[in-house]
Amino acid sequence: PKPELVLLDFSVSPYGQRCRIALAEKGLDYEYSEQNLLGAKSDLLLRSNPVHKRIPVLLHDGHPVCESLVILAYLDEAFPDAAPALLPSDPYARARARFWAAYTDKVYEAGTRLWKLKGDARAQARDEIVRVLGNLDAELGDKKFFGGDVFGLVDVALVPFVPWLPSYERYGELSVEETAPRLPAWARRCAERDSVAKSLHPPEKVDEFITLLKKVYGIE
Ligand SMILES: N[C@@H](CCC(=O)N[C@@H](CSO)C(=O)NCC(=O)O)C(=O)O
Repeated sequence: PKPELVLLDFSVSPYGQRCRIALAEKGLDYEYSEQNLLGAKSDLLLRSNPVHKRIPVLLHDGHPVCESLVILAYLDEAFPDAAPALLPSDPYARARARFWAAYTDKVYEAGTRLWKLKGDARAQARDEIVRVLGNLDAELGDKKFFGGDVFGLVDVALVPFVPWLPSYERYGELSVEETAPRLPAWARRCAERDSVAKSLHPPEKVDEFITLLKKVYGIE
């Protein structure tokens, strides 16, 4: 029979890894479908996400759900019996989790500008990623996870960007240890979870991918 869940994804994508971590945490079976993003995109991807033409896309009984953070919230709602819930039950706590989960995108957006741009533009990207990491470090504080004692939405949203940080440190001449001293221990706690350990790629592989992208974009 056709699988109930299909994930259109791209192995090294941190956004796709968010979905893989959530599906693994919830013990949900799904068909993984690696997409070609560097060449011609599949009809299935173009049909499933005609607006952004991007992965990840979750197909639930053929119905496409687009945008990684939307997929994470959808999994909570569509599979309420598949514990653990990523979002807390209290409305105000949910609102704060959504705020910080959306904020984590800035790590990748500013980090990408670090290796894509030069000179003053790179310096501005460095200032932004230092500010963003500092804000995330402050939000985490002395908690075990962003949600407190439980591994939740913000943790799932942020942890896929961890293997990209060593590259950002090099391109941005910055130190995560100095900028966000509590994030390394948090990242290690996350990496103890099988869902995270099996979804993330090592920093070396991420750095090789950045080098490949620079070639694709013609950036020396
Ligand atoms: N806000 C979205 C970002 C997805 C994305 O950038 N997907 C990339 C691969 S990962 O960098 C992608 O599909 N790029 C293909 C393209 O832009 O052509 C989300 O959270 O799902």
